[in-house]
Amino acid sequence: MGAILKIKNLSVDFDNKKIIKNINMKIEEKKITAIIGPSGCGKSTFIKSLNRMIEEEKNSTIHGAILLNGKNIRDMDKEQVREKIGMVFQSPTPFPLSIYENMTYAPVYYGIKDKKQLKLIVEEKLKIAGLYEEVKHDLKMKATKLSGGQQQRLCIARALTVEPEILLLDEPCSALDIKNTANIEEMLMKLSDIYTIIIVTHNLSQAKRIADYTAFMLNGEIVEYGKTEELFESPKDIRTKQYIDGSFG
Ligand SMILES: Nc1ncnc2c1ncn2[C@@H]1O[C@H](COP(=O)(O)OP(=O)(O)OP(=O)(O)O)[C@@H](O)[C@H]1O
Repeated sequence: MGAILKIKNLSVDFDNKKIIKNINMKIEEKKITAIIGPSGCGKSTFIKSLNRMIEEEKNSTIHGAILLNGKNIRDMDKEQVREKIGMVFQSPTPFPLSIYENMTYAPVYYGIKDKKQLKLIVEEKLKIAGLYEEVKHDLKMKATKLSGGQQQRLCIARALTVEPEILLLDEPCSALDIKNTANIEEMLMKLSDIYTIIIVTHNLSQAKRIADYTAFMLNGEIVEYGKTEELFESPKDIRTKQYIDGSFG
């Protein structure tokens, strides 16, 4: 295995204010990479750059290149990029439709019509997300009636319906309790057999528990990036040490 994503000299400005500053980074395939750092350091902006979502912010300017399997994502259709690099947000964002319709929305959009095939996708992805047994008799129920933890698992399952290669997660557990957080963490560790996962988290213990690699971001820069254990056990930069010791952030 090797790097699935190469980030080269990535900078993002909002209204000429530099928020992301010349990031260079390689993301390993089928591993979990955590992005940690204090509030406002640019974590969300950074991961939203990875599937071109940041371009929706009209005041943004982006420099540098992001290569997905060697191909610059700016040379791909935005839709194609988002098919390959899915995203899950902090608060669950189910569509106000049934569970089944949430799960078939993207496949139908991308042209799958066969009912049997759609049913298979729904079943398979809900199973991967550990939600199938809980909802299999209620697929016609409005997804917004699910609990918060179930909604977040549904959103992850939904993101998988288009067979992405990479899943971006922006603080996916911050609205969840300990049990639901544990469920999601367990699922993410299983998913990393199949998908590359990049997760922004405030929760340092979460990064330690699930991430193979961790990057510490500060003021729009990656201060330190490496194997999770090494970064937490023997940080090389004093700022990383101070952050993980809880001195700031
Ligand atoms: N569209 C925008 N226009 C101007 N400034 C923005 C915009 N989006 C984000 N910012 C600013 O960019 C900085 C980084 O924000 P970002 O949300 O990326 O940080 P973060 O590390 O994810 O923070 P948190 O952990 O609090 O979610 C902040 O100062 C924020 O106010």
